[in-house]
Amino acid sequence: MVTIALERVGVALGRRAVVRDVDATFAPGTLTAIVGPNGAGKSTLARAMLALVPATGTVRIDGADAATMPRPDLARRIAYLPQGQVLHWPLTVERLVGLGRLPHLAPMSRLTDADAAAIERAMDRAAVRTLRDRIATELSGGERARVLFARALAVEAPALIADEPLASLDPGHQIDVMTLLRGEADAGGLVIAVLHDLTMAARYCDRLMIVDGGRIVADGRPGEVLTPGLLRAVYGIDARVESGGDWPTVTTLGRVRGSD
Ligand SMILES: Nc1ncnc2c1ncn2[C@@H]1O[C@H](COP(=O)(O)OP(=O)(O)OP(=O)(O)O)[C@@H](O)[C@H]1O
Repeated sequence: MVTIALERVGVALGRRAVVRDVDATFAPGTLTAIVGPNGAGKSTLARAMLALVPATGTVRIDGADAATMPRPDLARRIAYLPQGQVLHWPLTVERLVGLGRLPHLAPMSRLTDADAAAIERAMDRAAVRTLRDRIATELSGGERARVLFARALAVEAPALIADEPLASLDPGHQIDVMTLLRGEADAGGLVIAVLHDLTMAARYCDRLMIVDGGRIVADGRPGEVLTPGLLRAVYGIDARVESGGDWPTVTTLGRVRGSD
């Protein structure tokens, strides 16, 4: 199990403050959606948690400062699915998923039977076993997304940060991925997903963190956070939020005049 705590975290890229003054704690056994408009700073916030961008303030992973943690230690604790990754090498799916085991390997050592078992589990869970011998660069966008998801699962880390894991996926595979993320959290994992689909976020996540202009502007249970007023302020949309069912559903009605 792992806990991530952010203390006054800020990130500047170029001259722009992209993440500002973020305080937040993420506990084991929770699935948090980070949502917000394009350019709000969601991916940058995720990257700051992984010490992949220079940040002010402190990110603590189980109390230790992420900035000074050896990279393999951090990579074993938090698996990361980056947004929109481009594949350059014509590796088979099985080998690509196997790269998820790198944080566990000593330099120049080979995969063990335990690594091979973890790779099989990950391919199974991301439903890519049938693609195992295919060349990853020759896959469709959705197939590739599932393979990259499998690579992140192969780490078998106690925490997972997934940046837009539903991008390119058809509705069935979107449900599969969200069910899997929910399952990881229910099994004690700390799971954070950057999402754009508010209804999917509300359906599966315990917590919705809304980021706008680099700040957290709302944070709580989906039913508390998702209000037409907030959606208007943050996204510039008119939306209907229905909360009579098992989870809140959001229907976008239109653009608020004057928003971009
Ligand atoms: N290397 C960079 N240099 C300067 N600005 C950058 C850099 N990378 C990102 N930005 C800017 O930082 C802001 C936040 O980007 P980020 O990718 O975190 O947003 P996001 O909320 O994940 O957006 P999206 O929903 O579009 O993926 C954007 O305005 C982006 O243009």
